[in-house]
Amino acid sequence: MKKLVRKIGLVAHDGMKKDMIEWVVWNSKLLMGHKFYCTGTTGTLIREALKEKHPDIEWDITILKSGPLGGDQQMGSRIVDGEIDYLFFFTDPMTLQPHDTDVKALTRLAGVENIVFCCNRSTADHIISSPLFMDPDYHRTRPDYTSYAKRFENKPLVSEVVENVEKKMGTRTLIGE
Ligand SMILES: O=C(CO)COP(=O)(O)O
Repeated sequence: MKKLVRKIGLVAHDGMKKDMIEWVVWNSKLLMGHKFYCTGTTGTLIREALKEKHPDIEWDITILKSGPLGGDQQMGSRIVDGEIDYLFFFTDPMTLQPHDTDVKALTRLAGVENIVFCCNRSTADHIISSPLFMDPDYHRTRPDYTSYAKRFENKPLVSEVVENVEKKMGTRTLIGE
């Protein structure tokens, strides 16, 4: 039988890192064998905790840059490249983040790609204990944005603009003439 490997993003704001480590250690048996992408500090702490809990297990963890230093954006880029199917992002609801725009961008892209994602621990508990998490036949639906990407095809926008520019240039007196 084919081994089920889920591609999972793990991120936690500083105020939630303890929660994230606890959650990962608590669920470490369920998480075994899957592939992980983490922002820098979260990932380093998780790797350390998993090594301590299961010294003989090799974990597949890709550690990106720290969130505020571009890690959230790297995670978003992995999502749109189809490399991440689940995102467990423990956000701190009580602390303003200097990289708030990056956080928003990351959660938005999770929605764009219809990945399974949550921003708090109790939802993470429900996702990880869902039968679908372990069901090899469950794959999220990937939205088809082809028509959006092609929305300017077969429209005369470019030729109209070029023609207009040419007309305007034809009537303009150039400096020095
Ligand atoms: O800030 C973060 C997510 O927005 C997390 O980044 P770190 O894991 O590097 O602390």
